[in-house]
Amino acid sequence: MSSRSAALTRKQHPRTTEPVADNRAMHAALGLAFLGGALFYLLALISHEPADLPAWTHLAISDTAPATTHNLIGQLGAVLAGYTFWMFGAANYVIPVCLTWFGVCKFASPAAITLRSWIGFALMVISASAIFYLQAFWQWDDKNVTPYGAGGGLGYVVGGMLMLDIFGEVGSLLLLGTTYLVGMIFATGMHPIQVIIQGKDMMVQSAVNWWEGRAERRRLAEERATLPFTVPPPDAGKPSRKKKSPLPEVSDEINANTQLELPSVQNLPKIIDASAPKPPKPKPQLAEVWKKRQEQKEERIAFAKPTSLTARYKDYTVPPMDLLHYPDAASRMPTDEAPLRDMQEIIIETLATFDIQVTAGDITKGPAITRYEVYPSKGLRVNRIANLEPDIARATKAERINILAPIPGRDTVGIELPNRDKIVVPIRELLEDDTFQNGKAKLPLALGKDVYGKAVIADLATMPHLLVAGTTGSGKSVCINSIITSLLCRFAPDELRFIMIDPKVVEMQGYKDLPHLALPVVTDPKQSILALRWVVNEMEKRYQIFAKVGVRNFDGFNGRGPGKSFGKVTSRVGGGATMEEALQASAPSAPRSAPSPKKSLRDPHPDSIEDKDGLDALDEEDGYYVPKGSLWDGNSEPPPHKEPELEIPDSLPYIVVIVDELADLMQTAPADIESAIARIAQKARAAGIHLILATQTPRAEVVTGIIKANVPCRIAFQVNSALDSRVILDRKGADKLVGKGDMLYLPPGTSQLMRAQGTMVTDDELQNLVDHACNQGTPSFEAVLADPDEMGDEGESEAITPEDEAILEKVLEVLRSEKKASTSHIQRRLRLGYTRAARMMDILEQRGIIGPADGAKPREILVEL
Ligand SMILES: Nc1ncnc2c1ncn2[C@@H]1O[C@H](COP(=O)(O)OP(=O)(O)OP(=O)(O)O)[C@@H](O)[C@H]1O
Repeated sequence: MSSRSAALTRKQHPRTTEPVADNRAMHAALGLAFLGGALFYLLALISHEPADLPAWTHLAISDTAPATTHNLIGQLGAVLAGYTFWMFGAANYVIPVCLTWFGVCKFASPAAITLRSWIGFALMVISASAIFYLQAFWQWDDKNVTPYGAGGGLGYVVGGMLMLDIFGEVGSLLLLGTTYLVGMIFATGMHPIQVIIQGKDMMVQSAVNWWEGRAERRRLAEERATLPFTVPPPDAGKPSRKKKSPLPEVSDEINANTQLELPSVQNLPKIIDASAPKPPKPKPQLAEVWKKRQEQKEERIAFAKPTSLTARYKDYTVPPMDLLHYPDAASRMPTDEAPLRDMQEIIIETLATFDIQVTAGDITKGPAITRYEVYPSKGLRVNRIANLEPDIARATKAERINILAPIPGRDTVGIELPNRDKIVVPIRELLEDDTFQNGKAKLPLALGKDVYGKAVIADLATMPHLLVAGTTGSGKSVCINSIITSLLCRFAPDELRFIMIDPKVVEMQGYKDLPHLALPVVTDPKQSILALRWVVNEMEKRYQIFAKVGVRNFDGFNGRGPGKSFGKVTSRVGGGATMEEALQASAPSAPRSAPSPKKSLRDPHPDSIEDKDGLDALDEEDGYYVPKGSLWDGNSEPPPHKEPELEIPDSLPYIVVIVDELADLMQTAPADIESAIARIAQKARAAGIHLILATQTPRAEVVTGIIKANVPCRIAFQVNSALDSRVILDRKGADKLVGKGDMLYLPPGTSQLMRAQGTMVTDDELQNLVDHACNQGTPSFEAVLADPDEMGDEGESEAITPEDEAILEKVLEVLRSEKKASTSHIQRRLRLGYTRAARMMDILEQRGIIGPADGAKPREILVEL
């Protein structure tokens, strides 16, 4: 440690460092004192001869002082051994064994020796004396050592006078044997079998280490012998190696490496500094990746219609990496290891004061938190450590701590404490990461760095929808910006389009000129319903296109090769204009030229394909499709039917819908928003449409059961309570986060949470990226956003009250647990009247969660609950 950093450490930890160092020294001193005392005692016992006892002791066998003392510890040893043998008999040997145990415990780890340990020690000595007195196998006849037999005076009193008459010989031995084992557990804190197994393991391990070390030494000697120069053995005498050998450094290196490979060295706890940023890449590689992708696109561009987006953006380039900043590496102080070790010591000591013995494991310093690992002693229940969270927080003076008991996939318990100085994770570092550039992810998102410094790069295509939640100021907007940045650095406007819904108005205004936008940034909650309906419509239309072309999904469609299945295909379903048609036809944010009246003159047929959400839909009657709003009365000859044309585009772009503040939408028309989100979430993945929902209000009425069931991937930032954390993640944990980008990520297809520090992208960087994109094109909006006033009260037509929502949650719970959706069943289980139960079923049907009624059969459950 440099003197500067040492000084800094002392300054930063004025209270903790010195007492901890003192304590460590105290423990080591006490441990040594115990070990020394044990040896002292043992030597006195094994060299004891009654003749050594001085004449003034009442045990002396002669009135004259002995000429020489044979005891290795002199007269003191003779007196000590004489009186203790007189008192404890052969059980006297238990004492140095116990002292050795205490010494090793204190010396190797700062474990506490509690009153219970001392009581255990006493029980062992007392019961051993009595056992020695009572057993018939070995008699100690040397009356000069002890006149009371093998158990000494104590054994005679406990075994002979107190127990023999009452319990008999067998009963007493049984009782004393049990007492001895209980004492052993008290003294060591371990199961007796564990003491034996651990002792055996230690011996076996030492033997293995010795054997492996020997083999290694032999191998080295052989290697040395085969080297083209002679390296003298270390004991070869005075002449220095350097003088004799032409290449001495080589052999030094071999020795150093060999030492590192020894198993004992490998097992030492390590300090890993994962917070350090990776050095910047010498050249902007993302541009190279982009060039390769452009080459692959060339064929498609050649076949593209001149009016298409592909042709329009054929020369588009992604932003170069130097538009993003790297932090100044020189300003970063090197990590000082001493405070980290001291903190780990404080944790171990705190646990020891609660009689929880652990040993030190690795320390990993991440960008925002440091994880201290400890190995629990065998037989220790790890949730005892987790229960001590407030005590560890007090001892470490940490604002928020998190305990992983155990760390998933490891045999250690992790205690995570926030770092004093947070290291920002610049987004550029992740964008230059190999996983981002060359990984398999189709829609890679640079989310952050985990505690081990590994890049957390997710694939939105596999998620396929994401919920981001956290309290205000926790880092959601920065996260959403990082997601947008990741996609902007990868996709041209013809490959990916955004729909941004920003009821907070200020968050996404910076993107309003982005050529990737499919719709203007939506700020009016009522308009956001229209935007979501447009997405539903687009999704349905894509399915029609897939059916016509004969592919199953988005990847199949875009991967079918250029020049195939182009041209117009007539369709019986009108899904509104394709985006490319709209591109030519519509002015930015132009209202729909002829908004559909709410009802056609004819009542819809009950089995009609009318879209209940009021999408562009057609009524079916006798095989004819009649546009909604047509003046045909249904009695005369139907007007000549003009089948709408379904344009088959060259390729389809991904659509990423970002909702920044779901709560505002849910306040406007919860039923509509919920059902639109559920419909998109259920089917949109195969259509290349993905949802990202953000909220700072993680309450059950915002993040409803239906939304949660359909959005499996979650990112939680800091929240205020464990309850909020449960709403987002179905478990606590987010309440322990430290804010400013500290997050828990639930990746797709797993239940394992990953803690990470989110990537940082500054406003300047965003501005640079947007400017770069805007210089290459202007947005072309779809004509879908009508005047909100024209929507009337459609959204509230169902008039679902919060009370209904609460009942719906319960109904969903029943469906989830019993997998049976029938009105009578719900009536029985929730004690509802028929009308109400039937209404709940209707609402669920409307939201696409259950299928239509089919006689007396239970309804089909359409979503994975
Ligand atoms: N990944 C990060 N790394 C470093 N600092 C961050 C990070 N994320 C957020 N911060 C800090 O936290 C502040 C608040 O972040 P942000 O604006 O994203 O919060 P928010 O959750 O969106 O809040 P609100 O809901 O009020 O908009 C930022 O200004 C920034 O200083």
